[in-house]
Amino acid sequence: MNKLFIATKNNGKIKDFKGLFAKYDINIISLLDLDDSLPDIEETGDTFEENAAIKAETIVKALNIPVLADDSGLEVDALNGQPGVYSARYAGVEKDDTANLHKVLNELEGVPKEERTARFVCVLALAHPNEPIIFKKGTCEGTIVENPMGENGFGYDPIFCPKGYNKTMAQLSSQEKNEISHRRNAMIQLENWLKNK
Ligand SMILES: O=c1[nH]c(=O)c2ncn([C@@H]3O[C@H](COP(=O)(O)OP(=O)(O)OP(=O)(O)O)[C@@H](O)[C@H]3O)c2[nH]1
Ligand SMILES: [Mg+2]
Repeated sequence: MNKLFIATKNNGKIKDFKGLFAKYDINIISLLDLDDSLPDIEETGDTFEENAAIKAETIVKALNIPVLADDSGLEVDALNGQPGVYSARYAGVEKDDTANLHKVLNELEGVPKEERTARFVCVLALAHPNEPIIFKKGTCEGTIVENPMGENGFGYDPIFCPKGYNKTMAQLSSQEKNEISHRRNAMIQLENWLKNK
């Protein structure tokens, strides 16, 4: 079975990727499978592309193997695109999903339904030693609901209602999320690029 290294410490992303790669019989390994010898990667970029590149390049340099990195987040139109690249640490450095989503809900208090539009964005960076990085982007449009609903997924999934659905991303099964998500849409771009290479 082939292996693919994904430069992430986020269990929710790893679960999504395991589902997305299942049809290829590819075994996903991640930063969570390594010991603690690699220092935490500082995401100092202003864009998803910059942060995805930082994560991918750091691990390619450390391990000298091909690496996929994912930088992603939620853009809320009524908040001028925030939390955006700061999605993981919107309510503070300790990466608290519940605090983050409540911060978004508080900031949207009183904002009517039709103005609560938002999208998830995912930028994938595929890096090989001594080769230019490939970037592919996927989005998923939707709206922010008023109260968290659902137990699946991670991050802002309980407050994000995908366009055309009457439930939140966290009320969808993992398979259903993987049919419509920003991560899956970025994966399709990457698959098409790899096929035509
Ligand atoms: O509800 C959600 N469903 C998703 O599918 C999703 N994808 C991203 N996000 C949010 O955006 C941050 C990424 O930030 P991020 O790319 O820096 O990742 P991270 O710091 O969590 O892990 P790592 O990959 O950097 O190790 C995450 O923490 C989440 O808050 C999501 N929220
Ligand atoms: Mg991160």
